[in-house]
Amino acid sequence: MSAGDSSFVSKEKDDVDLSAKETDLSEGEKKGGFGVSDKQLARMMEKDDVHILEKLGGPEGVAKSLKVDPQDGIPGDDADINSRKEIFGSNTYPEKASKGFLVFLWEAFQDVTLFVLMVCAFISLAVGIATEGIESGWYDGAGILVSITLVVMVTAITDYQQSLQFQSLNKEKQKIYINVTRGGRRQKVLIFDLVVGDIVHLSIGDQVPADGVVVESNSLTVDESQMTGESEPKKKGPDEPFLMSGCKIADGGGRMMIVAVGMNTEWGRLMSTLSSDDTEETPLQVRLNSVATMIGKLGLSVAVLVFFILIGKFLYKKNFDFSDWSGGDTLEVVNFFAIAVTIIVVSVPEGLPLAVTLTLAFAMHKMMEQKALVRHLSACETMGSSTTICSDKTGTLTMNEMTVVKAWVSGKVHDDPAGAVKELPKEALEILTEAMCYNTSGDVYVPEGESEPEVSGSPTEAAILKFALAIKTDFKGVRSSGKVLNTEPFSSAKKRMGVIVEKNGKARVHWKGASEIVLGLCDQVTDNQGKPVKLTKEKKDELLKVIEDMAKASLRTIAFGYREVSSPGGDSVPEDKLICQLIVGIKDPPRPGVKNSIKLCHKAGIVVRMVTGDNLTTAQAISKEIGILDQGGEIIEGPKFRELSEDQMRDLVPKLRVMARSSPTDKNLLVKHLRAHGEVVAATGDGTNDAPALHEADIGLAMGIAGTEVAKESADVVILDDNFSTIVNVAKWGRSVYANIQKFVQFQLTVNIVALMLNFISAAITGAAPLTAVQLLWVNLIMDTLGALALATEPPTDELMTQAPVGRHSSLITNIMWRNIFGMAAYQLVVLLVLQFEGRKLLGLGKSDHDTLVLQTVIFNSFVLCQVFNEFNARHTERINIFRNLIGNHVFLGVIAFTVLVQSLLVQVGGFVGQIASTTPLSLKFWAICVGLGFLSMPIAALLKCVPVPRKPMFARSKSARRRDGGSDYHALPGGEQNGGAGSV
Ligand SMILES: Nc1ncnc2c1ncn2[C@@H]1O[C@H](COP(=O)(O)OP(=O)(O)OP(=O)(O)O)[C@@H](O)[C@H]1O
Ligand SMILES: [Ca+2]
Repeated sequence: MSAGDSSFVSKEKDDVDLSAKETDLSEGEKKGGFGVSDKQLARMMEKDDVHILEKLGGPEGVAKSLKVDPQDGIPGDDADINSRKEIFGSNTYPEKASKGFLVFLWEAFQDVTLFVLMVCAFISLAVGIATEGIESGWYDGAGILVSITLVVMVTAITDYQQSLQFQSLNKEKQKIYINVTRGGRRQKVLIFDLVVGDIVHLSIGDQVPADGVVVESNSLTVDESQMTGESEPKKKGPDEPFLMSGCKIADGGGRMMIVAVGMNTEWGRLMSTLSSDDTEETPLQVRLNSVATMIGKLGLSVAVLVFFILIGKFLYKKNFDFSDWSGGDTLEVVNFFAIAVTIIVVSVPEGLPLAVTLTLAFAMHKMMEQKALVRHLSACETMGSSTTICSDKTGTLTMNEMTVVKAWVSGKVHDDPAGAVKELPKEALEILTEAMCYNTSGDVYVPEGESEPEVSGSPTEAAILKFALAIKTDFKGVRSSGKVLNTEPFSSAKKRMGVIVEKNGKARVHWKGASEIVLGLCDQVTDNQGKPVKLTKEKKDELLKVIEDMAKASLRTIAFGYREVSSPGGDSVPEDKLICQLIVGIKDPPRPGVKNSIKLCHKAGIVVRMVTGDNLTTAQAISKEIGILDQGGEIIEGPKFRELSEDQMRDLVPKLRVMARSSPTDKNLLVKHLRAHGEVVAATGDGTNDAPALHEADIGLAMGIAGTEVAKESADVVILDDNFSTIVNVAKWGRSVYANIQKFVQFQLTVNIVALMLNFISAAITGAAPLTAVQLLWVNLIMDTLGALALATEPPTDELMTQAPVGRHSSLITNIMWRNIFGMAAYQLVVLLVLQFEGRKLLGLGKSDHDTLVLQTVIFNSFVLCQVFNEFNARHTERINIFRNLIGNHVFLGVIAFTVLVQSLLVQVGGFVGQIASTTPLSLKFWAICVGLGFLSMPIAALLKCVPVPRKPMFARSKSARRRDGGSDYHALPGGEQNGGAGSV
């Protein structure tokens, strides 16, 4: 921004006497040589009081007291920074205490079913000891208690670990870099490293990083709604100089001087009183919760039924005679009740939400390593179902490393732009360097000694400034030779920027921007001597051809126009009758790997659409280079797109691949229309005015390097390296989240169905439950917590990116999964029921108590081993080879090993473990039978996978039905379901 007039820090008023306040200064402040105390500054900010600022000598007085040069900033050496931190504090807030493990333990305890079970356990304990004596009466009750403790512990531990992981991610979210000038050099500094006195550059979309005073304002407008609730943005300048941290720059730009950091700021004080609880449920979780409730209700009905059947049979056996009611009878009834409650515990699939958080957290963690910061949990799963990506070009698909490689000047196109421009006559060259040095939002820092000058600013700006340096421009020298009267900053909507410069009494206006737009403002052009001549029709066509040719070579073109102005008054920068002097072609090569990523997307059925501010020809050339147009498709310019009728839009949008010369509102419009077509849309953005599009999209992706704070806050995912390939990676992880949940649901439902049916059928027929409460609780642990752990942390395979996206409306449980579930449940049920009713005969067991116990142990053992083998089957819903990538999956193998180990202990140890688990050690033969029955589930699952099923979901609405009630009156209006994710379950 300009260094001249709009800055109101003048050097004349340096002689403010501050000695009157010396008494307020602490030892440190005096020692550090500062003339003002942090308390005075804090009071000034708190009262929002301009008078205090005046008393301190205005911004310039405060700058002097804080030893700040308003242009060059603080000295910025280590000693200086440290002393500032020591005296005025650092820009950090104390962390809120996080929940401890005990809290999680307590929360895990608060579960109605567990509570009821606990009551059962105590009754059972009391009655058991009363009737059977202390020696053998405690087993049943204690068994249930041990199981409950185990369930609570495991739940608490996993929850606790989750919370630790999210904490570290949250910390990452807060890493924001701020533009400051220290020692005359512009640089980026982490927000936590800001110190009092720092001169911070602000532009639209930035967040005010600490409290401060405006030292330069170019229509600086601030949105203070977060602090004051005032929704109207406020202009900041000499009359309204205070900026509060946490606010956003709504418009314009400028510089501020930090006067309070961290806990001394208004924001810091506010933060310390707030406690945040950011438990959010993702759409998938919400849907799964409703499935969970459904299954839970089913379980409840089965439980009630089983309880009454058991009681009924029991009373029938006693002939409804209560006269000889014994303690043993009470124990029996309590036992029935415990079984009923256990059935409920088993059927409540509390592992579902756990599996979702586990897999999402795992994915989030891994994605962070791969340069994608997930801000909202739901983003992963939504990204997995996305059908299209609307991507920016610059920086995402291209490297964002721009260089001027061609130039049209003095009537010709040159391949050595610097050489050609250097040849210009002196006066023409002077005008050109003036244009390049003043009409820029970038900056040049020339270090002492031999080292190369450093250029800052947007890549386009940097390319032009580097070009200016290549023609030996003395940036500082040119900049100090004149005065800026007015500026018009660059905007994506207008695609140009302008400035009025006064030098030696003469004022000139300079414009630079998208070349055909700037050319449209010109009526003259310089000839080969650098002299202005009329821009005839032929000349103009010739220039348009020049632009077209550069664009065909994938170059971004920028034109420079100027003219002299006589009366530079008023608010605007005149933009007509310009003289076109220079057109540069800027090269920005595609990112390596982008072409492959786009190919991958195409294979995965994701359509990539490019939205760019560049012109049609440049956009087309680049999109061909990277393969976006490989499958054909339309290309259109933003201004034309805006004007289309609804009908035309409907026809065009599905085919549209590239939009050129777009403004952020065009992107928003495109996203809306794509969503109206039922697409799940991912959209990228970096600018503040991309925020609406990021919100509108099912998943908004903000650029971590080029993006503004506003864009990042509106986004679901921040792509830290701005790279398109990272976006594709997010999609892959998103798919794996979805796939993992599906695997778990399949596993869980199978166990659930078998357990419920088995208990129900046997109770109805024999009046006894084949699995005891303790056994059921162990099964519950296997299928919920352990199952979630084993299946939710499977990393993505490349195979995921060869299938079509799941889209918005397909159901979570596919036909393929139903086939697997029902097939496997049928096998297991048959095995277990045959054992239950024909087991004695088949296994050659007698009627003795011991033989009954052996049979029950065999049933229990077979049941658990079936689940163990089926856990392998669940690793893939379609692929027959379920062992792929098995070795690398330590969590899965660990869970299996743990399950098998505990199960063998439960069966083999005997003694009181046997008592608790109602088991007896089995012979080798019986073990072989159990393992064999379990193992058989593997070939059976493989066979099942060969049974063809219709791909279209049985339970989801058909596409035509959807179109009938939603699609016919096509609107691209807001209000559609947000984050639609993946439709009904
Ligand atoms: N700093 C600048 N000064 C003048 N003109 C510029 C500047 N930056 C870009 N332009 C012009 O504006 C056009 C694109 O601007 P815009 O900001 O809309 O796109 P972008 O965001 O940079 O690119 P993309 O949309 O591809 O990511 C460019 O083609 C260029 O001609
Ligand atoms: Ca359960």
